[in-house]
Amino acid sequence: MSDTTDIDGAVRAELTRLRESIDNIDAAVVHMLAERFKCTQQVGVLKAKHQLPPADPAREARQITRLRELAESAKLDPAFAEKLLNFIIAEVIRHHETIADGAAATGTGATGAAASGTAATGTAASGTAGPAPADPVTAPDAGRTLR
Ligand SMILES: C=C(O[C@@H]1C=C(C(=O)O)C=C[C@H]1O)C(=O)O
Repeated sequence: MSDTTDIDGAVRAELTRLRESIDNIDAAVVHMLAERFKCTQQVGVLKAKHQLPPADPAREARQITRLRELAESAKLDPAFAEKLLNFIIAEVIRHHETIADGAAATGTGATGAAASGTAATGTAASGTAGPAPADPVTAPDAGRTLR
């Protein structure tokens, strides 16, 4: 009997083990992002109520400096960490603009689903909550994308 079958089986088992961990990590990332968007959605409501601008570049600069340092110490490419944060922040700012537009249109400040802080992931109609994701190529803020 050749060893090939055994080796293939061992490789397959190792691949499966690693992929199970990857799947767990991906699930954790999704849950963490969902929690982050719940918070940022509430920030958007607060900003709309008090006529504060959707974006805060000074805050972003501090976050990027901090995240780059964390990435370095974790042996993650800091440039990748920065690109990822910029990508997420661009989406948050789009949400904030949508909330502010809604508040301006009604003249009542942020209300309804947006005010509940639960709409970060889609609309009632789409079942996916929140504004559709920006096209990373054509969006005006494409400089914030992963490219
Ligand atoms: C969430 C905020 O709004 C924007 C989004 C940020 C983020 O996603 O971390 C950071 C700064 C702002 O441009 C904020 O001002 O704190």
